[in-house]
Amino acid sequence: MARYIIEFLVKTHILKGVLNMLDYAIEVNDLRKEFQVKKKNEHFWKRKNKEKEIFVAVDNINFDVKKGEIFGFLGPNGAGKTTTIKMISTLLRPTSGTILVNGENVVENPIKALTNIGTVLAGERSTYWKLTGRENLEYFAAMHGITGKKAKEKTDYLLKRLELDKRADETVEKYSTGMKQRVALAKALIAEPNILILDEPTSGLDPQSARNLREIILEIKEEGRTIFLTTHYMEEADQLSDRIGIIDHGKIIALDTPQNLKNNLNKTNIINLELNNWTKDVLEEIKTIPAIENVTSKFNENTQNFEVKVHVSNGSETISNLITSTISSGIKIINFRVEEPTLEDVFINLTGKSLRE
Ligand SMILES: Nc1ncnc2c1ncn2[C@@H]1O[C@H](COP(=O)(O)OP(=O)(O)OP(=O)(O)O)[C@@H](O)[C@H]1O
Repeated sequence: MARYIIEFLVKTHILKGVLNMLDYAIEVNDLRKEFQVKKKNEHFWKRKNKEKEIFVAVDNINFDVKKGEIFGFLGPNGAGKTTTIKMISTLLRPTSGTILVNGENVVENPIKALTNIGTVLAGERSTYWKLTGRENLEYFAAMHGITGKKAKEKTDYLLKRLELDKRADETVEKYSTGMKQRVALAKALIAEPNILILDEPTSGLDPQSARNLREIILEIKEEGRTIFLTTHYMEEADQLSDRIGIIDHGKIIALDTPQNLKNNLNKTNIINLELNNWTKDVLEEIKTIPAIENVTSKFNENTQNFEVKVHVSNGSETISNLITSTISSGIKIINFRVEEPTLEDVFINLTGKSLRE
């Protein structure tokens, strides 16, 4: 009998669904978000008043977030990170596709799905600035049905934990950006969600506050919570994430552990040149050298030199061609080094551009 039941569950994919539920905190299948935007004509005066076109912000993406992991969602401005987060946290309705949170479909059962999630959106004024940090937490505790002694205990614990206790009775408007970010995090944690969604949590913070917040994020993971984190800081994604999905123009272009993403670039040498000059002609010439994959450059205001990064796929012969070509163009090489690939290099290799271009 038991055998028949198991066969039935396997055949109907029910078992697979149940097993996925045990493994995955978030499952995103074929997720798409289209926005209607004003039509971009070459000449705006030719545009008829109500002409609209479809802009695809999230283009049929698929990924799973495992329970207990930090999943970094990395991409440049406008790549589709916030749109994805808003769909996962039920703030935006997908155009198509499905999102399951702990096995619950967020469109069909938003309330059930939301009991598992705490969200902190980027730059969001999610707390009341005229209330104190303590009052904010007590208020949001009450919203989740947590009152009395339990609310006080939780509030005290989170204020201390997020180093807000010394200024807990001051209004939030007087807090620094880092403190405001920590109150928003405390608010998201008050109902003890098992999934925390953080949109650009360290954006706008000074390096010390950003470091402190990253440590807190790692502690929250240690408690067994799942964290879905968007960022456009490569080092942050590298340092915090168990796995990283890289999104560009609404599409996932890579998904793996940070180490595997970098290892996949192993055959590529990353050459850093510091040059006293850099011209478009030299760039074009260098690009014609076989096995040169990508060239990016920036001007360093401090040194008044150009920093040129070249991805080379087959080592020494190409490197000597690169040096010869540069020198014969009358450019002086001030510094030369070969680097280990970083996530930034992974991104350049995949897209041909640097993340902040
Ligand atoms: N309501 C909307 N209507 C039209 N276009 C939108 C809307 N919301 C977002 N977009 C567009 O969708 C694209 C993705 O936006 P999204 O905010 O998801 O990017 P992001 O990766 O979070 O970028 P950032 O790091 O700058 O926050 C952008 O081009 C954005 O302009």
